[in-house]
Amino acid sequence: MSSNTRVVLSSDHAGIVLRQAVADHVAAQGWEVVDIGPTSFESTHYPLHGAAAARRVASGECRLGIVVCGTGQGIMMAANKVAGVRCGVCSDTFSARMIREHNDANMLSLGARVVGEGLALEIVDAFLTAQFEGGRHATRVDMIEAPE
Ligand SMILES: O=C[C@H](O)[C@H](O)[C@H](O)COP(=O)(O)O
Repeated sequence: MSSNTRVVLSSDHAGIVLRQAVADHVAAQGWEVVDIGPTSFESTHYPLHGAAAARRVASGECRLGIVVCGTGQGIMMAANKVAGVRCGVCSDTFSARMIREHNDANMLSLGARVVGEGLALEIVDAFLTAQFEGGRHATRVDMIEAPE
């Protein structure tokens, strides 16, 4: 594993409770959690929080990121607007493993209104423990980063 063990976490209002459970879970596994909020349950705008987390990953400050909104979709779209970020929404553990092994994803997005906490934490585990396989997948990831 890289010496950078920081994982940035963020969410909108819909994702706060699940984000806090993810934070405890990830910290218990030895990752350094950088939780950038929000902490208030007041309605907020997921693009702000997706982009803020994505910038921490793109800059190299954090190795990986996990973001949460109601469906996981909007905050994923916002994160993917930041150059160098590859974020996938996952509702199953197979996809969570594959987005790292094949797509070299550096961010995971979860839908707090889609998956329960137990499944979400298993998805997080699958994402954090998988490794990029490189080879033919590296060629394809390069194509994502530098499209024709
Ligand atoms: O993709 C967007 C997310 O699911 C948001 O969490 C959701 O749109 C927020 O909805 P509301 O403002 O009704 O809580």
